[in-house]
Amino acid sequence: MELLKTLSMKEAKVLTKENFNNWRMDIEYISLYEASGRILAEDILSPINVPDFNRSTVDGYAVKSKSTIGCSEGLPGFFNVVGEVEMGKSTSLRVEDGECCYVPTGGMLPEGSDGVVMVEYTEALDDATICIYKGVAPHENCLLKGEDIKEGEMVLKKGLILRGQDIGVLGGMGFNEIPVFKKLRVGIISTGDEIVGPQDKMKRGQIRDMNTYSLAAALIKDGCQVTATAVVKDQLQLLKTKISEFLQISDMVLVSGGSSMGTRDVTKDAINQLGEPGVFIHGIAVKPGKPTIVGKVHDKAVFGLPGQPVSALVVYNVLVRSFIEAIQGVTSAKPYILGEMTVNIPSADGREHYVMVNIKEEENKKLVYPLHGKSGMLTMMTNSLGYVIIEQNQEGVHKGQPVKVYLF
Ligand SMILES: Nc1nc2c(c(=O)[nH]1)N[C@H]1C(S)=C(S)[C@@H](COP(=O)(O)OP(=O)(O)OC[C@H]3O[C@@H](n4cnc5c(N)ncnc54)[C@H](O)[C@@H]3O)O[C@H]1N2
Ligand code: MOO
Repeated sequence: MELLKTLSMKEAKVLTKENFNNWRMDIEYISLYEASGRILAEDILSPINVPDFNRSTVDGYAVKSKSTIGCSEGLPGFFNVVGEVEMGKSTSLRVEDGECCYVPTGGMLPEGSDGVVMVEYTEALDDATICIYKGVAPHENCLLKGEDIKEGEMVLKKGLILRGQDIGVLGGMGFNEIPVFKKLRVGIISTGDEIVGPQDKMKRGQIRDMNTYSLAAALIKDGCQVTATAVVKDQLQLLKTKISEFLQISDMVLVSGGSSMGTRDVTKDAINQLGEPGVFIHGIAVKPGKPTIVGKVHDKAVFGLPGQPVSALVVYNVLVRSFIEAIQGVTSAKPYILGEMTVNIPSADGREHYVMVNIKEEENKKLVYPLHGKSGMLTMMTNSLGYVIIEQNQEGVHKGQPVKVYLF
């Protein structure tokens, strides 16, 4: 009797990473407009202070804050207006005690001033005099030189998946082009005599391909480039030829189906026969996804994902994505929501369980509802927001227990 030797998911992640320790990512320079979702390839230090000069954050009068102490509606202070700062221009104006200078929001503070009184708290008496009804504290209504970013400061770290705010900050520091990792090139093969594409006429006994599409979408979302896709029959030679062809143009190949122990499950043999060191994982103690295969052909990665559509995508989410992130040193945190499980979920077979769930907000609580179904039913995932992990050594989750929901 041949049984799969299963590793824990944690062990599988470590072993996969170890097998590709010398993986080198290529770098390219791209414009900020192309940077959303790309992974930063170098630490970014700021070449300048942001802002580069003291600025007002309101429309008002720049003053020496100490000269406004005690100003109130009952006892306003009288100030001479020495001039007006123009937006986007440097100023040579200077403010002394009892003097003020008009500054627009974002304008440069004149020498000597350290606070700005909002126009609402002032009244013009004539062209050269205002009264102030409310004093300001030092640095009130100002953004000081370098207060956002100091020159030389490390602002963004290598491995960050760039979001709008990160790209805006890069623009603010004067970057035009930035270094990111070149997109990983991934080929996708769906195996199975029964699999047909959307363009094919379906005969009885055949089923339509789901995995090619779900995996391609997941890869693209994770910043990879899908180099090629194919549906291949369950024949060793055909599969070997296709994997080998895809490896020529890819860094990695995902094969779905044929991962189990049936007579037509040829993925493991195909990988082993293509080159050293071949398959180094077959079987992970997870549900779904137990028959997962991970191999190395020369320096490239080949994953054999279980054919069941839920299993294939769950293993992608948990293992393949973690590998893709590990080789790129991704530092961005994974989003999850803390909620409360609404039912007991037993789990005692020594496997890590991934349970698809939904969240409903009731009485200020985030209630977590599991979805039940078989791993051949992909709508279980379309109807869920994310998944909960029940660890291998956990005997399940109790009703009322707080759980982390990892979002799709
Ligand atoms: N004797 C055993 N049988 C099975 C075991 C086992 O341990 N011992 N494990 C079961 C588990 S768990 C899974 S998961 C599947 C994995 O099987 P394979 O990776 O060999 O996948 P296939 O047999 O090729 O396909 C399984 C199922 O999924 C459908 N499929 C495959 N590809 C696609 C696709 N691209 N789009 C949509 N659906 C697809 C396929 O038609 C099958 O119904 O093995 C169990 N068996
Ligand atoms: O573990 Mo298989 O991957 O159910 O469905």
